[in-house]
Amino acid sequence: MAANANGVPTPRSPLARIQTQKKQNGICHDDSGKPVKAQTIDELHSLQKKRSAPTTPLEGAQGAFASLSEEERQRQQLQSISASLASLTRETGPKLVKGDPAKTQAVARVAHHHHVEAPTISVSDSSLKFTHVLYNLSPAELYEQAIKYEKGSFITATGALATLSGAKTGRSPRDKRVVIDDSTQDELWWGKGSPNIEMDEHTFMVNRERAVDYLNSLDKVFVNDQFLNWDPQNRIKVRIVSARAYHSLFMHNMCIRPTPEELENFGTPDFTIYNAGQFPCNRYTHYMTSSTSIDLNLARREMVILGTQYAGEMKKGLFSVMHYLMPKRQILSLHSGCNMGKDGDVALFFGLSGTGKTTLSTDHNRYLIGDDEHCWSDNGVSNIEGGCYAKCIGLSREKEPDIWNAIKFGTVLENVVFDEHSREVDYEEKSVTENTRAAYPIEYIPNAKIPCVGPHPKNVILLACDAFGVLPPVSKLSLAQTMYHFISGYTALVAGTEDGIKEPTATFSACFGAAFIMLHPTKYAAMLAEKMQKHGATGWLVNTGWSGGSYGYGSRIKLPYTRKIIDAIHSGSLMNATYQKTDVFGLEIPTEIEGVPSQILRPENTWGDKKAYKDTLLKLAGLFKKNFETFTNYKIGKDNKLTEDILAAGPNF
Ligand SMILES: Nc1ncnc2c1ncn2[C@@H]1O[C@H](COP(=O)(O)OP(=O)(O)O)[C@@H](O)[C@H]1O
Ligand SMILES: C=C(OP(=O)(O)O)C(=O)O
Ligand SMILES: [Ca+2]
Ligand SMILES: [Mn+2]
Repeated sequence: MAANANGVPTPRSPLARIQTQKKQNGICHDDSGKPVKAQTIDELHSLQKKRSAPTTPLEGAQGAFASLSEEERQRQQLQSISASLASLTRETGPKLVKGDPAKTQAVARVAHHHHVEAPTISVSDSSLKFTHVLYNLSPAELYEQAIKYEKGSFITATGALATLSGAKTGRSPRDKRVVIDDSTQDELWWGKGSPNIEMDEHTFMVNRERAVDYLNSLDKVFVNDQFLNWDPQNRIKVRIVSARAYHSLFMHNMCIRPTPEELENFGTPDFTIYNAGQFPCNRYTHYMTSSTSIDLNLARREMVILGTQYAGEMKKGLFSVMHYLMPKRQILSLHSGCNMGKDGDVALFFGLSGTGKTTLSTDHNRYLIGDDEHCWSDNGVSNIEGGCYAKCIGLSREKEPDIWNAIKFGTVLENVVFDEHSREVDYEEKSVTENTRAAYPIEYIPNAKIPCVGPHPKNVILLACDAFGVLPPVSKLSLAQTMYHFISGYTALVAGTEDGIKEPTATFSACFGAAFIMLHPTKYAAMLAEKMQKHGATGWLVNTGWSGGSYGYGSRIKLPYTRKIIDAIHSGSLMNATYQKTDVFGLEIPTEIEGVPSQILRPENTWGDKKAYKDTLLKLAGLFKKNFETFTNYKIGKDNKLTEDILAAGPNF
């Protein structure tokens, strides 16, 4: 202890205060900026976020809700969601609160739900609890929800949200059911080959109640109010109620995003999805053959999802709805990609999963209209969606730069594997599934055409990934051949990822989308023929599959070659090429294309074993013939001539 001159210990005096105010030239700088306005930490944090649309009203907004107070508008919106979530047998609708339950302390806005005079037996505990609604959250908010509450959600090195879709990593077409009633019985395509497996109205209601009860049992649900179809005259309002931020972000990306003003005027949706994917269906329920059920009720304009979290089920479910609604308006719905050249020439890319719709429609030299779902009306083409859903397996920056660069903040990356530390994605890795996917808003592609509409198509490209290796890389089709191949909807993929698979399997899927069409295939085919004829479109068959032998012997046609072929179609140079006709399929093949080795244009040139080639060709032709048998009794279009021509346009041997 210090002592004074007299040796008496003195208590330690406090150190002199350091002066920070006066000193101008000292080494110790103080922050000379204005102090923060906040008095407390909480207040400081509250300054971080300023209130924004869509939860605040637009100043001076016009339209139906413009005269409403913000309070009233919010009340109506909650009431609409409450009606969506209402149990049909008990209370009229759950008590809804807007916002994250983790954040809302005081109950801010509660839906005023009118209890109808009902016997007490209809009252349940669920009517006493609150369900928080996370309404049209932004990608940033959805990231936070996913990362906090959903296991398996991570931010990758490029900022995408990596998620796991659970046990199901692809669609479940055998579990898709459609309600059969007096009108759908006659209107829809039922029976052999049809994707529409029937269920009755009552069973639908059982599953609907199951999904709604599940959703209402949660603390919070996500609600997306969005649009389908960029054609303003044929736009559909959709509402998606889901339990996961992953699903909400997926649909945010895949459907058309409303502006804040459009959202204020949204009103009642035209179609609603209840996605209770985490919760299974009850297998004691009539019609249920597994714990997964995807149920479509056209009369009620509703879809219920139980027992699968694969997000593609929602987008393709809505596509089915469009395949029902659009033809009623003389509009053709198309399972195709679509892009447009600088001169306004539009091309459609039809094809089954994995044949190249997304890859080939995403072309740095052309405007992207969409990668998967379109409409062709009297005004031209329009994309149904607001985003793309690209396969990621084997993705490379150099071969597919635009898709690569789209995998950034906001993009949902499903079922990919990444380095636990660097979070770099390994796009070769198939350990979760081969069907790894990226879902991103279409404007993430630099040359997207917004709004996603275009004039009538000039070229209709049918993509087939022929793992038999006998179809030419490209052939020019007559109208009858185009219809024959459109109705056939052929592709052959290798059966799986395991080695030892020698035989590719042929798949025939009418209109290149049998899983989604609702009417008989000839209805769509007749519309396509009529539109192609009227607008002078040319059909092409492009094999993006094997060359030089079947799977196991040959190899997949190099993507740069397929791109050169597609370039020659777009530029018009292939129209003027010299053609040779093949036997059996009677396909017209060009002898030369710039940038493509000529010998690969004729498949038989690339096969070492000519007999094996011929045998394989005849085998495939036989499969085509057998598949087409079911269509031979149908008339396509107005005159018999086209029907006869189509039948004659198949393989002859
Ligand atoms: N010659 C080729 N043409 C098109 N795609 C090819 C070719 N060779 C390999 N591929 C790969 O095949 C896949 C095609 O998938 P994708 O474009 O997503 O199909 P779709 O959109 O029709 O389901 C992509 O992973 C692409 O990289
Ligand atoms: C999302 C899908 O589409 P595609 O594979 O055609 O891109 C699908 O079929 O589930
Ligand atoms: Ca598709
Ligand atoms: Mn695709």
